[in-house]
Amino acid sequence: MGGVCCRPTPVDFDGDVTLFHFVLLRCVGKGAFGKVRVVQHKQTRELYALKYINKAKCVKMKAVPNVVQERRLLEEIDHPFIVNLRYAFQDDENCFFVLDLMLGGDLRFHLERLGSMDEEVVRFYCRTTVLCCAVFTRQQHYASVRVEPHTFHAGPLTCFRRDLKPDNILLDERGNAHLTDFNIGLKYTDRKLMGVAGSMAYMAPEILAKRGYSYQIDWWSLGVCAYELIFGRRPFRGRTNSDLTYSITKDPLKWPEDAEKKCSRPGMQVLKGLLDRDPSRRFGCKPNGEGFQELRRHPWFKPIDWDTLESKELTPPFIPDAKKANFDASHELEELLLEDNPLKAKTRKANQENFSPEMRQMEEQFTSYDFKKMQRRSYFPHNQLISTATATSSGMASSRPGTPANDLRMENGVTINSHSLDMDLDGDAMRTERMMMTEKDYQ
Ligand SMILES: Nc1ncnc2c1ncn2[C@@H]1O[C@H](COP(=O)(O)OP(=O)(O)OP(=O)(O)O)[C@@H](O)[C@H]1O
Repeated sequence: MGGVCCRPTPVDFDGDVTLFHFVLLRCVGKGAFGKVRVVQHKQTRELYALKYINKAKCVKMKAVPNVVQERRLLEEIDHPFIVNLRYAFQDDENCFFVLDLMLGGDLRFHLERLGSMDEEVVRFYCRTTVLCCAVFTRQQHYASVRVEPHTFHAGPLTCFRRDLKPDNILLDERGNAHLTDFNIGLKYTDRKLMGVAGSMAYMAPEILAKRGYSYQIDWWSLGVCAYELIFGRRPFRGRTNSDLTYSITKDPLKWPEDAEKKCSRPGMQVLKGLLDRDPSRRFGCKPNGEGFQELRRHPWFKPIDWDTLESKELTPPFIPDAKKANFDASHELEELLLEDNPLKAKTRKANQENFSPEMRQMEEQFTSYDFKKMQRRSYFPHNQLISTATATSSGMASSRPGTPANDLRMENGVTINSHSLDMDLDGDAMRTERMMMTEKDYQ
């Protein structure tokens, strides 16, 4: 009798993907929306990162459209430098994203430990990010994206991110950088957007000026990230939100005293070009792929074979320490000591009536995805897939955990991590504009 209760529940791997398909391992990250932990697929033995979001909390934070949007964008995108979606599903409590596992840690984690990074290392991450931004923005059509069997789109644009920051750039175990966190990412439209979203320190001046903005904001954020990684401090700072807004919109770009020791002249030229307040003049932003070509030709970026970069054949200049866990151990401790409702696979209740409209929306729109069984699809009419990769894996599996997002430590003041929506979830010309201000105090 005693043995019966301990017999593991048989798992139906032919049915829809559920949490029962995975062994839950350690907690490696935490963001505004959810927690991230390492999981292992019980059948394939592959390791992944599981990002899970509590549905009730999500409704309370008015974040249902963000989560649905993130899920849809992630299904659409499949790129060597993105943390790609492999499975999506939900149970009664949580929505789940199963993603490529990044074992090398995020750039915030490394920046906090190193203080700053060599220009050469930052240049490598910038190249990867430039390549991604070019693929996401209108220039994607012109980018030399040929890595098979990844999925790319024939449409003029997939999306832009709005939240490019070191916390959202993750390294794999070899040191290749990948972008993650699309919960305020947007599909591209020709109209200008107004919603204030993202982490304030990385926000382009046109967002804060509230006069409308477009994809050029990501190139500004890249400039802030690169500056911060090279010099160990951000170009624009402020003790309060209004000081920071003033600094971003008005302060002249200043260089640290030792700037020339840390960064070459061409490097400073690129930073200055990315941090141009005029989006039409900003480096990388010229339309029809011209901006991307301009960047590629710039002496700082030039001496590189971009195709080799794309196919990950270049040796990254910084290789994360494989002997150490590249994440903040406090996430695991917090989970063990403070979590009163630890994550557990549970069978869904049959009765799904009496849902609130938001819960119903999540139920209906956060649909299951299984990269082994389904073709990626676009939820946005103007994007057409030109090739599909149903069973691609970027081969990230490994037996070590990845890295959490560490709290951003600003030397002065407060920043915002706010989320707003400019999206069209059902393909109508609907525009939802909601803003959530999740203030975090940084020490
Ligand atoms: N695929 C992954 N592999 C390893 N670690 C990951 C992975 N995805 C996320 N993490 C870790 O978890 C942290 C939080 O993830 P993510 O940024 O996606 O969550 P979020 O709730 O959307 O965060 P945010 O507060 O930025 O909106 C990341 O900064 C990273 O350190």
